[in-house]
Amino acid sequence: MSTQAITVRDVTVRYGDVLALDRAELTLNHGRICGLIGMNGSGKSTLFKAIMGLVKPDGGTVTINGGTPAQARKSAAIGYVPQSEDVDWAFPVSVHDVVMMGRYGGMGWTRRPKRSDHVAVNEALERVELTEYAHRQIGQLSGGQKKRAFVARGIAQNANILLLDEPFAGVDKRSEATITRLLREQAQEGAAILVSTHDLHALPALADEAVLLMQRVLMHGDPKTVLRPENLALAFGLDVLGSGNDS
Ligand SMILES: Nc1ncnc2c1ncn2[C@@H]1O[C@H](COP(=O)(O)OP(=O)(O)OP(=O)(O)O)[C@@H](O)[C@H]1O
Repeated sequence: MSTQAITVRDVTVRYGDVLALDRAELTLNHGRICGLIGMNGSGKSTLFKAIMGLVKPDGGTVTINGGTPAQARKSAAIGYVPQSEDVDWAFPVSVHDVVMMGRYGGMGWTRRPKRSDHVAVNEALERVELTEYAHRQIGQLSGGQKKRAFVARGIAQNANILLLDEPFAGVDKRSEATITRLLREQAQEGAAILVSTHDLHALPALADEAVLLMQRVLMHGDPKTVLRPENLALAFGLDVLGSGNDS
């Protein structure tokens, strides 16, 4: 496996007249957690979708584990925890079913889970502390539990790249701590993890590096450097780490 997990080169994405990404550049290696920060509308979700191959760039290239995003999706190398708004929580599936979806890539067309699939799902549920909720409909979980269910899907999938779109939004401290610990463990096992967050205070404990996005990548480096007020001012235009004003 190459150490370079994600390479985004000169990627531009437009939705009609809206320029969502403007010649964005990003590289992320295996074993690293990168925090993605930027204002609402700065292009964070679009960057995830471009990396997943769910939106086609108008320019530039995305390379995942040395191949295309479609190849990475097909080989289940890449796991995606979407923003809560992008999920239909009324869908009649259990927490166990959602995590099992992470195993579908390896099942062939029959999609009949084997014993090893059930073992992997149960292990993943245990790691996110959701064993007792396994048979609940996915919509009947709290915000933090839903996020943990999707993290479990990525773990069950054995994805070596994880993309998480605001996993801490609407999440209590316990779920936040559980998710942070799990992500650190996954990175230690060699996963490359890109995580968008508005929780700037928690970033240094979570991430090895940080990216400041405003359509373009304004800065990419050590979280403490990226979080310096003068750098945040570039992306947010105000003192976002100032007292009581952190979003
Ligand atoms: N499907 C779409 N059609 C048209 N415009 C879109 C679409 N999706 C996103 N946009 C626009 O593209 C820009 C970037 O959106 P994106 O969702 O990537 O931002 P974001 O940084 O993830 O925002 P947030 O922090 O609010 O989730 C915004 O101006 C948004 O309104």
